[in-house]
Amino acid sequence: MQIRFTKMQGAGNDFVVLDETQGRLGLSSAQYRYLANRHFGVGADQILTVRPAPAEGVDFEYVIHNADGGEVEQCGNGARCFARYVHDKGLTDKRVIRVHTLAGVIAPELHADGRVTVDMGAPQLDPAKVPFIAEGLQPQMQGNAQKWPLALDESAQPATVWVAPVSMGNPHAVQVVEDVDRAPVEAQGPLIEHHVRFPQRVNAGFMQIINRAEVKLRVYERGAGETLACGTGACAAVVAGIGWGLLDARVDVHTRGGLLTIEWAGGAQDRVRMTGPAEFVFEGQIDIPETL
Ligand SMILES: N[C@H](CCC[C@H](N)C(=O)O)C(=O)O
Repeated sequence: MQIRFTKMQGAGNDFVVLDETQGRLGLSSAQYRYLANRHFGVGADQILTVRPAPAEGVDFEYVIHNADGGEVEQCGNGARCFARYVHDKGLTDKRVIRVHTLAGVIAPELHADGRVTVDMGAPQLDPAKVPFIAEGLQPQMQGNAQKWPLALDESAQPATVWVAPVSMGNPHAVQVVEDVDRAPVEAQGPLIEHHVRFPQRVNAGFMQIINRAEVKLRVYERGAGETLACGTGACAAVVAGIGWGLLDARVDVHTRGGLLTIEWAGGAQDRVRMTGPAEFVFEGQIDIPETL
């Protein structure tokens, strides 16, 4: 099956964008995985699909698949690229675009300087709704928020890490580390992603506090491994840091792929705003095997 695609990236988190506004491609999970494969396919952290609005009040539907082929609820860096794509490809002339996702409606706004701000909605802080299974655990309070002990017994160095479970529509487990460049991301990332207490698996964030308005962040993503940046991960990390009393309401998040700026007023109903880059890389077409 011959398909056309657009390669994009937001702070180094890279995407294959598919346009299904004229009809469905009907790809299987295995075919999404093939597209994302960096040796046999195009290569990407996620596959983003543009579909027509499924209902009144929104402009498009935004569908996200991880590199492992699984469909997920939300992708922040992808939302900025989605908005850049639909505007620059002439699918809309709006600069504030209402987009339906499995996690609800988000509203990316395209700025004249090329950056994009996305209203990512309010965080979900109830552990059970992340979802995180907290039974039998004793959390510690820090600031106005909790942190939960997560035993990583299968690790070569068994450890207990203290995490904030936060959902931005997709699940995150955020911990504070002294130095992100020395954090055990490769060792702990998979153990946290697949931890039994996260029944939907989870994105594992490792945050270093620089000051109350700056952090460094690495994220081992569910279904993709470590990426150069994770937009929802940056939102979740800042929400956790503000709850723990470590951060102010506007934070620059330094990721390995670039800078994201996150704003959150701190109330459970307050919406999180994320600002960052969205770039085209190349256009192409690829022949995907019908059966994989
Ligand atoms: N791996 C994530 C989806 C992509 C999120 C990330 N790329 C972002 O920018 O938010 C998950 O399984 O929930």
